[in-house]
Amino acid sequence: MSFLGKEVRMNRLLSKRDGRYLGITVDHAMARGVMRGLDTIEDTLAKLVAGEPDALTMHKGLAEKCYAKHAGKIPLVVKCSTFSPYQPDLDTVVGDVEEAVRLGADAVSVGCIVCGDTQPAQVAALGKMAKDAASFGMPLVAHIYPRGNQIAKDCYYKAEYVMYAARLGAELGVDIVKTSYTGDPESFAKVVQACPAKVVVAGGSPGKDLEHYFQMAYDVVDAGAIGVTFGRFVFQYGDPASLIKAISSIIHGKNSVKEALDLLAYLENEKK
Ligand SMILES: O=C(CO)COP(=O)(O)O
Ligand SMILES: N[C@@H](CC=O)C(=O)O
Repeated sequence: MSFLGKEVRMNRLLSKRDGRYLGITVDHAMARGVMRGLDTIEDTLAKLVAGEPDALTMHKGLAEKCYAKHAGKIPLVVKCSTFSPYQPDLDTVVGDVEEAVRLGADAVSVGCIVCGDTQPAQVAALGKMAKDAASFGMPLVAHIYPRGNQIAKDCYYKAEYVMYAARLGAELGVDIVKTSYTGDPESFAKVVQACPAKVVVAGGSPGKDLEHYFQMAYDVVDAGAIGVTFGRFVFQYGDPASLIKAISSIIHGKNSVKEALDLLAYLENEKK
């Protein structure tokens, strides 16, 4: 079997040629509700595209209805599963690789909540998606978090559980594992070391100051991850395009947190 297709798509996702990645997701509506920023999706997508992230993740219907005008500008990751506000520990498969191919996707992504009673079904679905993705030469991203009902909430960010979640993805053939940040680069370096797949982190709840997210971006790259996949705090920010450029300066430009904050202030000022 030729693996050229996967290499071509991976090169589009990692197009800056430094092996690093800044993804933005707008896959939250079915999982968490139609929150601010997603209720004005056309406008939000235009602003996100203007920031030139390495990829945008969304479900198939959104891609079909709202992404055509941006087609080919920013790589598309088609999210093929979702959890729901009513059952947040179960990601259900709602799309497949063939549909993603038809949409021109550069990767598919699947969620998988581990450490609970719903793990076996989700692991089986992820294993099947890995097989399908491989047969189409499609990179597979998995959003894997230890948030199941068999562990206490204070375990969700502990290195031991995050390591388990990340490793599970790698064992199943995932190319890019997206998981939770453990909170410090030393423990996260152990997660990365134990995971023979590329690793990125999610932003998590919005509402923290920008320095928190910038420091996270800086620290995870320092810990050996390839970057971040941020959602809510970016698309709910007043000027998402400038914010993406500032985060990109950390991921791709090796800027410090202070330099990135200064860049953001400069870019926002320019628009006044
Ligand atoms: O990738 C994500 C959701 O798919 C990350 O989103 P948040 O930054 O909102 O946690
Ligand atoms: N992928 C998201 C789903 C929606 O919120 C997440 O990981 O939380």
